[in-house]
Amino acid sequence: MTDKKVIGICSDHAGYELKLHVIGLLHEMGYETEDFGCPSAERCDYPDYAHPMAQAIQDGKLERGISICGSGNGISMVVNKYSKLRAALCWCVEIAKLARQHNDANVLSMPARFISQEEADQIVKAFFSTDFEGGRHIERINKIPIH
Ligand SMILES: O=C(CO)[C@H](O)[C@H](O)[C@H](O)COP(=O)(O)O
Repeated sequence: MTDKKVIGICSDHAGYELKLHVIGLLHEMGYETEDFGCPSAERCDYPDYAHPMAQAIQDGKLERGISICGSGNGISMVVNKYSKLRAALCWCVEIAKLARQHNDANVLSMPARFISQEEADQIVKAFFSTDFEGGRHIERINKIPIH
């Protein structure tokens, strides 16, 4: 059973500080968080933390997540290995809205080394307040997984 109010979150060392900031924002927004690591800013490997978060979403234990690394790419690559997950790399509000409206993204990925905390705040708020448009986009996202 999923709890829509609990957001999974993971990062590597490059995303660690932004992750802590985003956790604070999510709590202010009324969400609970499950932090899958990393546990400090010590250099680490993003797959070690992205896989457990992605598996929890794949298994239906959580509905949505956030993944953060330096560029946002490596950690997105891990998450997008899971058939039920659609991670979108978002660096501005418009892309975050489109990731929800057109792609029904269930994981927000952010590039910690390329956006400010203020930009991340706006991206997170946009992502979690924008609905999927459905319609023509449903068939497209259903064609994404390899069966
Ligand atoms: O995987 C990445 C690139 O897609 C992430 O940006 C990592 O955070 C980055 O590679 C970490 O780099 P570092 O030199 O080991 O700090």
